[in-house]
Formats: sequence, structure tokens, C-alpha cells
Amino acid sequence: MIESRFRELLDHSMLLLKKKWSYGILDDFVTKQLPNNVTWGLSLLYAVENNGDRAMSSTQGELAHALRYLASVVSQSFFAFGDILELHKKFAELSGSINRIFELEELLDSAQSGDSLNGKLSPSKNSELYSEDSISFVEVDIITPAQKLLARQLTFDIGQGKSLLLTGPNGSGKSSVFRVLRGLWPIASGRLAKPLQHINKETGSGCGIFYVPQRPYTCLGTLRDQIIYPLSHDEAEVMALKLSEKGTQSTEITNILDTCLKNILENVRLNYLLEREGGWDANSNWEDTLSLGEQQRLGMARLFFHKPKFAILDECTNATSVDVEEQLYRLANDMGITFVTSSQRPALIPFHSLELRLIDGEGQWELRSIKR
Ligand SMILES: Nc1ncnc2c1ncn2[C@@H]1O[C@H](COP(=O)(O)OP(=O)(O)OP(=O)(O)O)[C@@H](O)[C@H]1O
Repeated sequence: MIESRFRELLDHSMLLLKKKWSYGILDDFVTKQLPNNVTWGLSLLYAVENNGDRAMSSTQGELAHALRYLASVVSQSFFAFGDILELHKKFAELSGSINRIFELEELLDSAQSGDSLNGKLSPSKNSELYSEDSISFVEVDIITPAQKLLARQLTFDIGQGKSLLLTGPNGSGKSSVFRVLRGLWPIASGRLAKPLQHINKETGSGCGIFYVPQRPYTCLGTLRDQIIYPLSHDEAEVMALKLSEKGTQSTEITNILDTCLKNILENVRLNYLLEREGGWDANSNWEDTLSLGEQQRLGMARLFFHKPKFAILDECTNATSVDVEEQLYRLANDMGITFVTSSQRPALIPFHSLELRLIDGEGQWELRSIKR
């Protein structure tokens, strides 16, 4: 069975090679050899028809110029013809890419509608539950796609106001716990309950969980877009209007949004960006313009704008100085955001109520409470 399939594959590859070979010869002939021959042919025809009259009346330079002109016109025409021959290749490549985009769209649609794709991509429905005010893991095994067990029967419960610090050596599985929490990795066993992630665009109320990853990201767009992402400008304006205190006199909604964003930018100590970049509508390649620390502070600004109940902070401030980091955490605390932090910095311990330590990346873990 395997041998016959292998032979089929081999025959197909041979056929493909032969076709490529003959196509290469044809292509070479059309674009390289044929133009020369046609040029000479045309020159000869012209010379024969005019009995060499022009050769009598023109200088050698003029004749060479005319020949060069003819050669370039003919070869350009053949190149154009060669391009037409190439078109089918480009169409084939394009259709392959379009197919992939459609497949991706289908996968995204089914992931959004909660369908299980062969039971692999999304966790089973009874292993992931909704909980409004807490995140809880009940006997969840954290397993990599390569089937390595990182944490066995992980069990903890984070209520509002009880932030958790996740520690452990490099590669012990801290980010992997977040991947499971985020739904990127399926839950092999146990149960996970968490609030919904989505932002209520109509009421403008903040989301349940907001993730700030280890590697900061920027989006295409203005300085304003960097903070309101993933909301559009209009959605952010509605959200800012709802968040602003009642009785606000300002008639300009955009002003409310920009004032709110300016406060946030001051809090993360990035207010100088407004002046330096030329205002909220400044457009730039932010990934190149901003330093890593600035991008991380921008990530925190995004978090403060969305003001979620829970923030998942995966070493997302490790490029900022300790005093800035402490200020960011103090601020998150004051805003009533409960955070689950992965960090190696002892300075962050006082901001948390619980510590979950992944001991060896082989399944062992321990949970302890932190005295504040
Ligand atoms: N997609 C993947 N497929 C297979 N193994 C993976 C995958 N992603 C991570 N791992 C492995 O899982 C283990 C835990 O990785 P993880 O990123 O969770 O570690 P970490 O504790 O966050 O490390 P660090 O402190 O360096 O950020 C590592 O050994 C890593 O190589």
C-alpha cells in the first residue's frame, strides 16, 4: 500500500519535472533565442526587399542604431509574450493563497461559533465554563502540543482583588498556563472557569479579561489607535463617553476620548510622545519608532483604557525600570483590576495575594498566599 502510494508520488513528481523541463526550454526559446532570430530575419527581409539601398545611403552608425532599435522592439515583444506564458503560474500561486485564506476564514468562523474542529482546536464545552467574577482552574493538566506535561492537576481560584503571581524557572510553563487560559491550547483534563473576554461595544463597559503578552505588539494606525486597539475610533468614543463622569459639559466626543487617553498616557509616563510624534493622529511605524520599554508601557496604556476585571500580564513590563513597573502595578491596583502576573521580579510580590510556583516544568507546582 505504502509502496504503491510512493510510486504514484514518484510518477507524479517525474511528470512534473518533465513538464517543468519542457516548459523551461519553451520559455527560454521564446524569450531568448527567438527574438534574435526574428530580428536577423526581419533585417534580412528588409535588406533583400530594398536591394541594399539603405546600406548605400546610410553610415555604419545609422545602420547599427536601426538594427539595435529593431532588436529591442522585437525582444520586448517576445518578453511580453513570455510574461503571458508565465501568467498561468502566477494564477496557480494566487489561487493557492486564496484557498488558504478561505480555509483560515472557515476555521475562524467555526472557532468563533464555538464548533469543535475534530475536537482538537477548541476545548470541550464542559471543560471551559463562564464565571463572572473569578478565574478558577480545577485539576487542569497543562500539556504542550508535543505532549509534555508541565503542570499536573493545576488547581487555584482567583477572586476579584486577589491577584496571583506566577513564578518558576525559565521553560517551566508560566506562559503555557496563560495559553490555556487564553484558549490557545485545549484543556486535556479538568475544568477552567473565567469571565468573557469581549468588550460590550454597546454599553461601552470594559471586558472581563485582557491579555498583555510578553512581546509587545503595535497595530497599523495612529498613536490613538495604539491605545484603543482592538476598538475602532467610533467604538472607543462611545466607550470613553460612558466612562466619563456624568454631567460632562463637553460637546465634543472626540475631546472626551482624547482627554481620557492623555490621562492614561501621563500615567504610563509616555505623555512626551504626543508632542514628539505630532499629536493623536500621528501615523508611524510604531514598532520601529518606539523602544521596547515604550512599547510595553503602551501595552499597559491599552490595558488601562479597556479597564478589564482581570488582566493577564505575561512579563509584559520586564523592559521598563523597576520604579515605572511599580507605578504601573499600583495604578492597576487602584483601578480595581485584578491581575495574574508572570514575573521574576521580587519588587512585584507585594502587589499580589497569591503565588503559584511551577517547580520543575515536569508537573509539580505549589500555591502559597502572600502576606501584604
Ligand atoms: N507550541 C509549543 N509546542 C511544544 N512545546 C512548547 C510550545 N510552546 C512552548 N513549549 C515548551 O513548553 C515549555 C514551557 O514553555 P513556556 O513558554 O510556558 O515557559 P515559561 O515558563 O513561560 O518560560 P520563560 O520564563 O522563559 O518565559 C518549554 O519547554 C517550551 O519549549
